[in-house]
Amino acid sequence: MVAVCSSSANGNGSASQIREATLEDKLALVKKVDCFIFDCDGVIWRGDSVIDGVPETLDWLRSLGKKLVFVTNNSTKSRKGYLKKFTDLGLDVSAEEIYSSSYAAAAYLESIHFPTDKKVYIVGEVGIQEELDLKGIKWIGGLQDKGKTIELVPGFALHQDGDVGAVVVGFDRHINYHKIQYATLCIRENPGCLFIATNLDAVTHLTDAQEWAGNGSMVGAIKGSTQREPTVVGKPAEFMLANIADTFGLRREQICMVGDRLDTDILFGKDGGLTTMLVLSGVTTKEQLLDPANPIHPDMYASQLSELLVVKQEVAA
Ligand SMILES: O=C(CO)[C@H](O)[C@H](O)COP(=O)(O)O
Repeated sequence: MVAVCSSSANGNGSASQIREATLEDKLALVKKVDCFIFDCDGVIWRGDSVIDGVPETLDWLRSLGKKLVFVTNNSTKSRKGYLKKFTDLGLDVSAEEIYSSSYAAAAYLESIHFPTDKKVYIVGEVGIQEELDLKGIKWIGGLQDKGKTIELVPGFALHQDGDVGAVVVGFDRHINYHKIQYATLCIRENPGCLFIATNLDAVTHLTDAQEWAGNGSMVGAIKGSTQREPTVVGKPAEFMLANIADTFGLRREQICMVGDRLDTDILFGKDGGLTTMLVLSGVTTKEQLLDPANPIHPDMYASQLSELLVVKQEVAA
């Protein structure tokens, strides 16, 4: 089942306006849209398993000449790391089609002409390290500070590098008190030091048994100690969308954002003026979507991406 929401473009309509789509709605979507931006976790895969029908749907959309872009807020891998994941999962995707929040952090620093004599302190994993390396941006921290402990003996102080001009905080499965203190010192004491978050996701599916604390918890730790708000570069921030639209020469009305998360994927699309489709194969349940308290309404929703294949079957019949 696919449903279409008749709410206003900014998604503020009431939940009662969400209705099931007609076949015409689905045909119109595929006809109108030249580019599909797909969120990854919950749309393309769950953990390390491809979601049912995804390869066939991607192949069919490609055969129609649609541009496909894959966007993830998960910064633990670089685009190269994701390319390997796509390939290992048997999905034919090229490096240029992948946008990760690790890349967004590096692209953002490049866009503001981050000084070459400054360095970045990373709270995060190898994805951010690799993307900064590709842009020639110096960094410290990251996996280098994995396992570091602090001994709070009298007189002990941690000293930060005065050349750190930005702290980038991404999802970090090895976060520790050393990293939190180091990042805090850089932001509080290095004049002009930037505070950049790859994303603010509250929770994420690291196992299929429960939801796990997301990067919002890592960013929250640094926000708490610095009393500063970060610049967010991943979804729902506009930065990645502008980059994608520019790179591929696309107008926003030609693009459909497909995601499983209301406050990142769908908000990203709504704020950016894209058509939006929520799939229920990830973190959002139908009850959450239809809850009258939910203010973020996609233009349509489907149980999973492969529901679009009904259009292919209809055209072939
Ligand atoms: O990094 C995360 C943890 O905070 C994200 O929640 C998560 O992995 C999001 O991925 P996607 O954008 O592909 O759904």
